[in-house]
Amino acid sequence: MKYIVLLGDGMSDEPNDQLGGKTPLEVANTPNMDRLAKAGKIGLAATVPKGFHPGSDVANLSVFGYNPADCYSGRSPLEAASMGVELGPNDVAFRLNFVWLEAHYGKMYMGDFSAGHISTEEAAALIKTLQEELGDDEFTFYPGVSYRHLLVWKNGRDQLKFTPPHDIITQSIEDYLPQGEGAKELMHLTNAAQMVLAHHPVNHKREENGKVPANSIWLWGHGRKPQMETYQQRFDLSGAVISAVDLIKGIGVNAGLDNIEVPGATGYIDTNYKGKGEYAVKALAEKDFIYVHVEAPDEAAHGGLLQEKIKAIEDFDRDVVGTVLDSLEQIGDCRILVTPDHPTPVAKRTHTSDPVPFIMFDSRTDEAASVAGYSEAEAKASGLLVAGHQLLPLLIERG
Ligand SMILES: O=C(O)[C@@H](CO)OP(=O)(O)O
Repeated sequence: MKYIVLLGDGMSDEPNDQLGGKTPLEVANTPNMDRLAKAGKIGLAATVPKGFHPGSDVANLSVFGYNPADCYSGRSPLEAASMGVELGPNDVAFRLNFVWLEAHYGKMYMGDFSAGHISTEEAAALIKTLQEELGDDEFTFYPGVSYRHLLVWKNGRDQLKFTPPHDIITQSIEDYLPQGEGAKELMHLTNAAQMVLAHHPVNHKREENGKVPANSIWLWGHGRKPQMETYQQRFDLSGAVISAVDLIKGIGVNAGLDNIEVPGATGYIDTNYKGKGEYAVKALAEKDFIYVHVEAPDEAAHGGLLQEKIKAIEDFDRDVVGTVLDSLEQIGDCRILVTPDHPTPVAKRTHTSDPVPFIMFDSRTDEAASVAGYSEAEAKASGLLVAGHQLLPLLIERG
């Protein structure tokens, strides 16, 4: 038996006025997910437990079968594991976004939480310079994917409060600066980084080409090394993860799963959907479990890009879900979970904590469910609501 998770990050949404009150999921052409919804079971999953901030860290931990209340110690420590950065007991890891801050009449606004989706190569050059100019035995900068990077503070403080930059798009930053013990040091480091970035050739070139510069860093998602059981320990299961972003790969590392790199996987709307589907099918020849994560719908929604989100959902359905469904004979008996991690409503341009619509499909049965297809409304009408961390045990039929 094979177990498959196919996850569209931020895929669910809310009724949208521009769609006549429908959601992107309802409007998108999704024949494969609709087929699974009819042949399987659909329901709602609460992937963001009460008291947690809605983010892909907490929500994907839930879908992986971990109760965040038991093991969550921050986002960046998970990403550090993917980057091969070993955190010591006194280290605090911080997510470092390259952002574009826009000045208006003496105030600074969050112009773009991704610095125009800066390329991984450009960002690596900026991180290298920041490390050369500002790195020392206290602070170390590590490069990641596109705008997503890592700062480690040796013997750092962690009683701090941050705001994720994608939660304050277009807003003035003055009410969202770091608070708590150590905030002063981090603001000093941020200001020093702004001085370095202002003179960096990568930013000069970006501006010459009409692109926004990465004119600041934005620190958030901090924490210390997590203690997590591996999948072998929890479920006696080995497997692999396919994702472009360090957060999901880092959860995979902590779970003792293999990470499969797919060429052209970008963590954005231009990712290699088909490659992710094909590599997943190939991996199932030897692995019993595969977790496939696609970032694209989330990024489109953060950009406020309604049609791009609909297209990302359709690409996910055709090239990831469809590729797996077209290979069912090759895969053999399997159970498939299709779900978002959290909603990212385009109208809000950030995450919410609302439960997400999931499909649980078993290739051995056909529920012939009387549903019109896969949507938030059909999942709600099912009357089934589970805690997010119960999805995986349900998928592998372990209670
Ligand atoms: O990587 C990030 O910074 C965020 C942006 O929203 O992505 P996700 O929501 O998937 O964590």
